[in-house]
Amino acid sequence: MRTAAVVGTGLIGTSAALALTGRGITVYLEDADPDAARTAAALGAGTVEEPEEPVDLAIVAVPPALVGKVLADCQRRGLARCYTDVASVKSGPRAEVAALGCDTVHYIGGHPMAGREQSGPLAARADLFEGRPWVLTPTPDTSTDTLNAALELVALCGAMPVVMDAAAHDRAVALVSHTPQLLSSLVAARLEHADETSVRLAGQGVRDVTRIAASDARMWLDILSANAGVVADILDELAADLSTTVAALRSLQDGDEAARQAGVAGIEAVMRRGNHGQARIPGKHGAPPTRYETVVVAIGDQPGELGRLFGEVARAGVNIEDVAIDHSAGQRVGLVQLSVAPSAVHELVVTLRARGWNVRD
Ligand SMILES: NC(=O)c1ccc[n+]([C@@H]2O[C@H](COP(=O)([O-])OP(=O)(O)OC[C@H]3O[C@@H](n4cnc5c(N)ncnc54)[C@H](O)[C@@H]3O)[C@@H](O)[C@H]2O)c1
Ligand SMILES: O=C(O)C(=O)C[C@]1(C(=O)O)C=C[C@@H](O)C=C1
Repeated sequence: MRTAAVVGTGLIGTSAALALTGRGITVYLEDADPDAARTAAALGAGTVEEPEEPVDLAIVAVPPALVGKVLADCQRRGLARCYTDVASVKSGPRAEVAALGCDTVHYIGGHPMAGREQSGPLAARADLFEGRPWVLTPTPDTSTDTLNAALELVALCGAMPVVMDAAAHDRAVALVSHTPQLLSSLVAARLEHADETSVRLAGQGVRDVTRIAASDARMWLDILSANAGVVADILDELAADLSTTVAALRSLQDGDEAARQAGVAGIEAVMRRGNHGQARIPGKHGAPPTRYETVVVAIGDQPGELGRLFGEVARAGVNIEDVAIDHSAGQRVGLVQLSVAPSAVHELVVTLRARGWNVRD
């Protein structure tokens, strides 16, 4: 691939464009909002000029309900030789594409399983898709050239291709993406009117569970509208689990020992099932789930501290698998939580302390 176009330069479009320009591809950017395209260009994601000839691949990165309409328009203009999209649901856009009479030989559905709770080009990251699954949903119509162009896009973005049928994709993401989004929103919604004293105590647990509750409501309405039945079925099952859990909690308070033991068994079962489910989530690059340990470092709230800490960790030869930063209420320090391989913890703690860092026990 030498040239690509990104239509819709929000979070996902700009992240893909940054990854492609980083690999030497010439990327043409367009968006219904010219400011979004100009911002993406200013970030180094490509150019807002129009291509003089059809590009090798156009990536349609607009909300799911607009994929068909935007694809039809791009194909009418002859923007590219092959086309893909990145929408979070696949059956709805596919039906729309067919209904609008689009060229389905040179179009393949796609969905990178990576994102953020923020929208727009300023939230984009070139490495957003690194090591993540990227679903492609070819049909019998799809040409080999189109499938290959999409596979090249996935590889250039550092992601792992997963070829699936659109309906199977939608059932899978109902479980691993759409239901978690709603549950995160529901847990966060409990905080809406909670008293300030309770909310101020928020630690990492509630932050982990509610991060995606900050996601864009309109985009999610679009996604959930296209997968409502399957998600509702999963929530029905969850509602039954919740009823059982509530009953177990009530039993824990029962004066009768047999009832209390039933409550204990019920809660243990919930926790055990959760442990088993969580342990099945793959690590980066589809590797078996990896357990990381957290090293907590207190840093001063001043420019450059984080960069300095990351530099030290890199010099110690340790890979940071994940990072979270917590600001202690009313203090001018931040607590940086570095997730690292268990085998690296001891050496890292010793090295950082020796270099004057405040590593928490
Ligand atoms: N946000 C995520 O975590 C995530 C992850 C994977 C896939 N997706 C999918 O990626 C797509 C884009 O999501 P996003 O998070 O980047 O949203 P976003 O809001 O950041 O960006 C969408 C962009 O599309 C533009 N747009 C809207 N209508 C357009 C049109 N007719 N022509 C050209 N541009 C138009 C908007 O102006 C906006 O800049 C969606 O289909 C979404 O389902 C999102
Ligand atoms: O990490 C996030 O912020 C996401 O919401 C990403 C996430 C998900 O994993 O559910 C959300 C929707 C997309 O379709 C794909 C990825």
